[in-house]
Amino acid sequence: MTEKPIAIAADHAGFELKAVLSEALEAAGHTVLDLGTYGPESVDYPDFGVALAQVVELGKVDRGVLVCGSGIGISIAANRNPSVRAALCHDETTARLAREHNDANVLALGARTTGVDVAKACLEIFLATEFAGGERHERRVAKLG
Ligand SMILES: O=C(CO)[C@H](O)[C@H](O)[C@H](O)COP(=O)(O)O
Repeated sequence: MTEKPIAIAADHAGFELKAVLSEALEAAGHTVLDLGTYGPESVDYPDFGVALAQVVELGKVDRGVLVCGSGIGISIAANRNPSVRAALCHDETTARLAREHNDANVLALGARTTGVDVAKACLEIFLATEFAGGERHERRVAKLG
């Protein structure tokens, strides 16, 4: 478990799932850095993906969670920051592989595509899984920049 807070951010489509995941994180003993959005009003997902990427870049957090309707737009936004490796995951296998093979530091989820229980399971395994390391994975992750 990381000592630093875990950052979380969402657009309006991910707002409700963000609340559920924040609660789950706190129940598991994590401190949550909630970067919004804080209500259901329509907002623009890039603003929140970029905000989360900035706290990763600054070293305020080691792990982040992003939620929008599909998880696509907000992960694209975050991944424009070279400090971020955001992985859009749909199940426990992709969440585990995102850590083991890609050393992803941000989990992206789609609130309109992924059920609450699966999203919670993805989050749990994402946080519990270490990067597998090894020459091939390290070489490939290094090539990501
Ligand atoms: O970025 C997305 C799609 O790739 C997200 O799903 C957004 O949440 C979605 O586009 C928001 O759509 P809305 O019609 O404005 O609610």
